[in-house]
Amino acid sequence: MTIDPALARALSTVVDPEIRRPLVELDMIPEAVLDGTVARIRLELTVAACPAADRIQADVRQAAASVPGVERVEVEVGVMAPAVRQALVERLRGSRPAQLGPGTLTRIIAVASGKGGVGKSTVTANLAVALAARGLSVGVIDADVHGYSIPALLGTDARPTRVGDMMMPPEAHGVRLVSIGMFVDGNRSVSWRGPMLHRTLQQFLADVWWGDLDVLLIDMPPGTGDVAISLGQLLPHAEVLVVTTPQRAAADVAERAAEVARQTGQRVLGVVENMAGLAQPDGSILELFGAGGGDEAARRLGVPLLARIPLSVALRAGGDAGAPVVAAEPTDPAAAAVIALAEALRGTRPIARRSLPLAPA
Ligand SMILES: Nc1ncnc2c1ncn2[C@@H]1O[C@H](COP(=O)(O)OP(=O)(O)OP(=O)(O)O)[C@@H](O)[C@H]1O
Repeated sequence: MTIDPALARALSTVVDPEIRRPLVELDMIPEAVLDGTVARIRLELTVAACPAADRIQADVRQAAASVPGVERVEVEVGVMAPAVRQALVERLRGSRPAQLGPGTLTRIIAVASGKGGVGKSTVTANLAVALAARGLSVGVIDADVHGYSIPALLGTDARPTRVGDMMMPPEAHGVRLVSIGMFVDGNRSVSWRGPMLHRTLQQFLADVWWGDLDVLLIDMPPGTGDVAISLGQLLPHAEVLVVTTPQRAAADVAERAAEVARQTGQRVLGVVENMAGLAQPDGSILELFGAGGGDEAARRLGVPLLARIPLSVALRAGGDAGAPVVAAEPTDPAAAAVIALAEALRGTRPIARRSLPLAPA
């Protein structure tokens, strides 16, 4: 491995967009030499079909060209030898337990609801984008087996890139995501049973390279089924946000979902009331789903009502279009409520990002 010191300094700023580490640290640049005014660089991609290949190569060229005296940059692109890739995967794996295990600095928040259709996925997607827009590093696991909608809500159909036996999650609106929907063909519903779901969740936590996450949001299936129990076992240190509508009956079932989380040791952070009253042009409020469900659930659970998100055409349309309203139309009252929730969550616990050590193998 020969690397010219001036080129090494310049190339140290080039980061793999999926792994988010400098290429030199990942052994992706085994050679970078100066031959008069020509910089000759060997770039080794982790996998042949790397979707970020063009971007990486362009960044390498730009960095090398910035070195004084360099007039031409020649980049030879290849693919890592299997042994080098395996060593990299091992190093990434080695730094992973610190990321999501009990001592983690990543805040893990499961978004749960008692019943379906209350807007849990819409809230999760928008909250993730709002947190990312505030400078946090955010990941989302879509664990909603029957209603996996996070990729569509974030406007992406990209799939994870496989590097060895690890998966690099795609990113949309600044949020890294994996979804059960990325692993089934077409628009089929998933009829997996408990053990299969448990293994899939385990894989999402263990085999996905999340990098340094500040927050990991998990979109749970509605109710108190297998996924809730598995997640409780896998992540007893997760916190839970309960989404409900203003309907009193919805508050009852929401309370049950929260109790299941508590039985596994998870902490219920608070309640989010979604689909609250819609302001009418004449100033009156249309309470399509009644009122008071959020307050009632929060009171019974002894936790705060963290947000009241009104019914909103813009929120619904943004979801349908894959353009989250918090980014597309942040002044919409529903968007403003989600943004305020993001701010409130940021305030409830300091979020410190720790750089995971990537010691040479
Ligand atoms: N505040 C809101 N105003 C208007 N429409 C909303 C609001 N919140 C969610 N919706 C719409 O309600 C429908 C259900 O939302 P969503 O899919 O997010 O619910 P869910 O609780 O995740 O459902 P499930 O868990 O059954 O998949 C969607 O069409 C969504 O656009």
